[in-house]
Amino acid sequence: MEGRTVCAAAIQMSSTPDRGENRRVAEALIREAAAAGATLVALPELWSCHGLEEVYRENAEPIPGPTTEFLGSLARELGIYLLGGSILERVSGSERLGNTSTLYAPDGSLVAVYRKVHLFDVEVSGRRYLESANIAPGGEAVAAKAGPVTVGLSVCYDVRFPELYRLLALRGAEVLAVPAAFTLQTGKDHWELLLRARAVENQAYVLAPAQWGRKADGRWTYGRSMIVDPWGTVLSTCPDRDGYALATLDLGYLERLRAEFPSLANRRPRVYRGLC
Ligand SMILES: O=C(O)CCC(=O)C(=O)O
Repeated sequence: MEGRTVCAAAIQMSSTPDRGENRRVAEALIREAAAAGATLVALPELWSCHGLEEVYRENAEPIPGPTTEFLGSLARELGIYLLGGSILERVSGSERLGNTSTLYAPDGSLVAVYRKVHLFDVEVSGRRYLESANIAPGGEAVAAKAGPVTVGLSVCYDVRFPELYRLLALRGAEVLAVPAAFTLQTGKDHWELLLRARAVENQAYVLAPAQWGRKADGRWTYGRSMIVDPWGTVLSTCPDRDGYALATLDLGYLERLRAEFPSLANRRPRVYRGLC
C-alpha cells in the first residue's frame, strides 16, 4: 500500500534504581517525541529501574500494575502507540522475575506482553553477567498490530538470536523492536552490526531504544539508540545523552523492497529443517 508511513521514536535514557526519577525522565521524553510527531514511541530495556540488582525484586510489579497503568494513560493522552521498553515483572508463583516488554494502543489498552527469552548469562572483559539469577526466561515470540504496522517484540540480548526475528518476520512483523541496555564493551563492536543484520535479513525496520551511561553498579551501557531501515541504513541515532532517535518508517518502501528483492520469499526452509 502506498503512503503507509509511521513516525517512530526510540528513546534513550540512563535509568537509575529510583523509579520516581526514571518515570519523570521517561514521561518528559515521551511527551517531547510525541510533540515532534512520533506516533510510535519506544522506551529502553528496564527503563523504570536499572543498575542495581539488589533492588530489582522490591521494584518489580505485576502486569497490569502501576507502571503499566502509567504507560497506558500516557499513550491514551498523547494518542500514540507506546512500547514500554521492558520492566521488572513480578510473576505470580515464581521466585524469579520477568524482564517484560509491553505495548499500548492510543486508547490506552495493553495490546501485547513479551517476556525476554534469551537471558544474558555471559562473561565479557572479565565481568560475569548472570541475568538468570533474577529473571526467568519467557517462552513465546510475540508480534502485534500497532495501527498500520505489525511490531515484533524482543529485548536486548535477544538480538543475537536471528531465529527469533525470522519467526517474527514470518508472523508479519515489519518493525522489530529491540529495547536494550547493551554493555559498553559489546556495544561498541556488535550493537550496530547486529541491528543492521536483523533489519537486512528480515527486510524490516528496527527500532532500538537503549540505555546509555554509567549505572549505579558501575557498569557502563553503550547507548546509540537507533532506527534502521529494511536496507540496513541507519536512519537516526542518538549521541551520549538523554534524547530520542526519530525517523519516518515507510511501509510502502518495505513492501516494494520485499517484492523487488525477495530474499525473504527466496528462503529454502526444507534445507534448514535440522535447525529445530
Ligand atoms: O548482547 C549483549 O552484548 C548485551 C546484552 C545485554 O546487555 C542484556 O541483555 O542485558
